Amino acid sequence: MKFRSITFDLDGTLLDTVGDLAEACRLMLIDLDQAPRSETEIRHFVGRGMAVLVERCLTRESAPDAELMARGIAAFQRHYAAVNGHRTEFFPGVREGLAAWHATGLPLAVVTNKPAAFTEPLLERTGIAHYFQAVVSGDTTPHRKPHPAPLLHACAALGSVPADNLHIGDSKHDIETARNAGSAVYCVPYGYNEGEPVKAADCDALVADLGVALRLAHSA
Ligand SMILES: O=C(O)COP(=O)(O)O
Ligand SMILES: [Mg+2]
Repeated sequence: MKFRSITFDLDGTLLDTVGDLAEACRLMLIDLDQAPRSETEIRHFVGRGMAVLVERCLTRESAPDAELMARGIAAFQRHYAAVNGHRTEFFPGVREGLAAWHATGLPLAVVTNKPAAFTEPLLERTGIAHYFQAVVSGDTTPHRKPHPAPLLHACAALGSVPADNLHIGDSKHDIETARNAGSAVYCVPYGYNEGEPVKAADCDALVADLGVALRLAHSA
């Protein structure tokens, strides 16, 4: 295996979090007296962090003003903190896949656009926190994915460098992040990607699940 470290996206790659995100958005929109959004809309809105999710929920003919955005973020944070993990599910193959990756002895990290206040409890609640030597969230570095900073930060924390790192994600944001940082990138097809299928041509490999990713990485 040529890789010395592995970084994983969280939402849409390891965990299906849309049920909880949709519930927090539903309660936020009720608080703000705004029209509801469907779970499908929420699935398409996820990927660029909490503020963009809230902004997309609140955008109708025009973007929300600063005051509505501030109220939206405060309400979302309150509700998501209460429901985070309740309806979250593992995607198929993730539990076995993480165990198999862990067994390789390579250092593993999570690199997510989810704010740290929600990432850390979610990893604990789902029982996978112990797999990761580093967790880089949407507010750990000054810039979120697709900026390379979170991936560079993770590689440094793992004692690796981007050229020796494999990033595994579900979206174009992960592909861009990896390209910007200089890492290889595999994508899973089952995540969110703003409602578009991830294109095999855009990443180094489209892999059905984390186990397939490991088998492919062994021969890379
Ligand atoms: O919070 C988001 O928008 C998505 O998070 P992710 O980077 O783990 O997919
Ligand atoms: Mg994702």
